[in-house]
Order: sequence, then structure tokens, then C-alpha cells
Amino acid sequence: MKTLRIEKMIYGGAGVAKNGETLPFVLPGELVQIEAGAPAKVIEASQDRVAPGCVHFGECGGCHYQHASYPAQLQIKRTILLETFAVAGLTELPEIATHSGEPWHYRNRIRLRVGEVDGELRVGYNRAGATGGDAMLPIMMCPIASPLLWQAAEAVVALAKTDAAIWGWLAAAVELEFFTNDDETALQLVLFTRRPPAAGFGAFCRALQKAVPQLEGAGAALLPKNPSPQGRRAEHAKPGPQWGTAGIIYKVGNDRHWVSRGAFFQVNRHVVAELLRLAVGERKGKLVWDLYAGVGLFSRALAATFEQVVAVEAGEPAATDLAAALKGKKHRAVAMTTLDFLQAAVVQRERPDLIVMDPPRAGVGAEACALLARVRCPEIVYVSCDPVTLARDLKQLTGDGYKVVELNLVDMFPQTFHMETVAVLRR
Ligand SMILES: C[S@@+](CC[C@H](N)C(=O)[O-])C[C@H]1O[C@@H](n2cnc3c(N)ncnc32)[C@H](O)[C@@H]1O
Repeated sequence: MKTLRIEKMIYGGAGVAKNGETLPFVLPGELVQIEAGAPAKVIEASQDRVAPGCVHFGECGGCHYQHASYPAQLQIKRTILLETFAVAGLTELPEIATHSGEPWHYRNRIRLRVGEVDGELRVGYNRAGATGGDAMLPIMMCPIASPLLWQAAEAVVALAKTDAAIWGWLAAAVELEFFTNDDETALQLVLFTRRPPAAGFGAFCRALQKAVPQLEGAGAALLPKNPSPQGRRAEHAKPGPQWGTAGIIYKVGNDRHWVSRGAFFQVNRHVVAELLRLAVGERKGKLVWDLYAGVGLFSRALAATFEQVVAVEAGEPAATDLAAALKGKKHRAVAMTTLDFLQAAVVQRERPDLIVMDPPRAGVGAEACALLARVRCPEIVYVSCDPVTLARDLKQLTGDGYKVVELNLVDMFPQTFHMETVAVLRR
């Protein structure tokens, strides 16, 4: 048996003790007893410790911080962000401003696993510490999901007991993804399967729509027959049968965005307007580039105050949605990677007044940052969902003449270790 004092939290959800050992579900300052094969026992609890809001917390892989009060969660994220910047060698940084919303029922999208448990079809998530290939944790609630999403998940499971079409498709499903809009008036479903039933997808969707009238559209996504050894995320799905509308309208501020089923959209329905305000705000000018533009969340708002928006998006179906959103105007949607776009732009010596960029977790990367330095745009707004790659890219950009003048932590993912940052750079 060992007794450890937790020194601090690290990115990824765990706390770390003085001897370097890491433990999940602890808090800074706590004294914890550990014994091989038994869960850690908290001997001296932090005053920030609270009762978790979900019965599955600790077992479920989705949440990491439900045992911390919400103000403590925000403090943990700010501390980790600052430490990540320090490790990357970033100095002379502005204060971090924190922006948050309602910390429960915020997710507009959930991806559930489907499996048979004790002879019954159930939905669930990955267990904490497990990967996609391991046994799923069947769940009875998900209080970070918007209520409609969980209502739909419960409906599909309940209907499978009595409805043959629902049973057939649910039994064939590997995962279900539900996506809803800002006010939960519309719902989309993607059903991932390796062995689709020969027919009956329409009957499945109509039966579900009877129970959940907000269901507007659904599609089956066909996975390879045999799971990839690299895991579920490495697999590419082909489109199977489709039903109803192909997307939903999602309202943010004055804009109504068309989001196709499967296209990226910011996941937190309570803070997306604040994220948009931070990324766009009152900025105006002649030319702006929106890199990694998705369906055009930032582009549409930028189009109100810039003469021309050039928006770059490499993924489908977002690139098609983006082109439709900017169609018929002087703006330009470019369906290519940011790197290819920047390589061409540097040759043509283009220089926008502003660049907004919101890459996936991998960040912008060394090659694209080097090209950005050559563009010498006076202001860059970098929206990031990974502090480590953000710190790496900021270090390179500050070495190339930029200064970080504003830092915002936007809590897009309450109850989890994930964090969203909006950094403003000027030269
Ligand atoms: C974090 S999302 C941001 C989307 C958008 N800014 C928004 O707020 O809705 C990143 C987007 O970048 C796209 N993407 C990924 N890799 C890319 C690349 N190399 N070049 C351009 N776009 C890319 C993805 O398809 C996704 O839509």
C-alpha cells in the first residue's frame, strides 16, 4: 500500500504525485492511498471535490472531471494551458480570459456504441482507460448530452424490443451518432454498420421518427466487414441507404448554417456564439482567410464585415456545405488542404488583412506555419482544440515575428480534460 500527495493535474485528465505516478479522478492537494488491484482511496479530499453528476462517472471513458466543482475545472484547465505554454518556451503571454456556459447537457452530438449485453441490445461508451476494441460500458444516462440526444438513444433501444425493423438495424449497428441543432428542433442520425440488413432502413427511420418527431434524416454508414487493427477511427465508411433530409439547419447569431450529416460542427451548443464572437468580433477589412473553415461558421460572420472571404476546407461533406454557403457572392470557397492553399498563395504574394484558422487536433504544423510567416498577415486568430499543438505552433509563429496579444480559454468540453483556446497574434 502506498500513500501519495497529488501535486497537480496534467493534460489528459490525470493528477500526478511527487514521485511521478499518475492517477485518474484525483485533485491537486489530495492525499490518496493506492493498493495493487484496488481503486485509489482518497484519504484527504480537496475542498473542490464534489459529487459527480452521472452514475457512470469513473467507469465511463467520456468524462474526467465530474469530481471537481465547475470553477475548479476551469482553474485546472487554465493552469494546464499555462504550463503547456511554459514547456514550449513561450514567454510574455497575456492573461488568459475564461469563457464558459452551462456545464451540463451541452453536447449537440454523441457517438454511442451498440452491443448485446445479457441478451439485450444496449448503447454505451468506451470504458475509462479502454480503447475502441474493448468491451463497451452500457449506459443509462449521459448528462453532458443535450436531452434530445439521450431521449433518442433511449427510444431506439426501447423500440427494438417490439419493432422488427428497429431490432434488425440496431442489432446490425456498431455505433449510432446523433446530432441536433441549437434549439433541439431537428435531429440527424448516422448508423455505422459492418453487416447491413438487406432492406428496411426506411421502416427503421419511420418507426424511430414516430417516437422522436424531431428526426429529420438518417443515413447508414458502411464500415469494412472486418475491423481495422488500427482501431475504429482509422476506418473509412461508405454511404449506405439514406432517409429524409441530408442535414439540419443550425442557428448561431444571425446566421442559419446548413450542416450536412457527418460534417464537422462545434460541439457545445451553449458556447458556440461566444466562440464566434471571440474569433470574429468587430474585425473588418478587405480580405480575410478562414482556414479549416468547416461549413462556414466563421466565414459567414466574416462576410458581413470583410469585402472578400476566402474559406479553405479539405473535408467532405463540409466543403460542399461551405461552397453553398458562400455561393453567388464575391467570396470564395476553396476545397483543398490549408497547406496546398498556402503554397499557392505565397507564390501569388497574397496578403489578407486577417487570417482565422481552426485546425483539428494535429494543429497547423511546421510547414504551414513557415508559409504563414512569409504571408506576413498583420493579425491571426488561432482557434485550437489541443493546447500541445497550439503551443508548438505559437512558438514557431512568435519566433517569426508574431506576438500573442490575447488568450482565451473557451470551455467547449465541460467535465472532460479537453479545452478550446482562442489566441490572437499580431505583428
Ligand atoms: C476544428 S474544425 C473547424 C471548422 C470550423 N472552423 C468551425 O468552427 O465550424 C476543423 C476543420 O478542418 C477541416 N480540415 C481537416 N484537415 C484539413 C486540412 N489539412 N486543410 C483544410 N481543412 C482541413 C476538417 O474537415 C474540419 O471541418
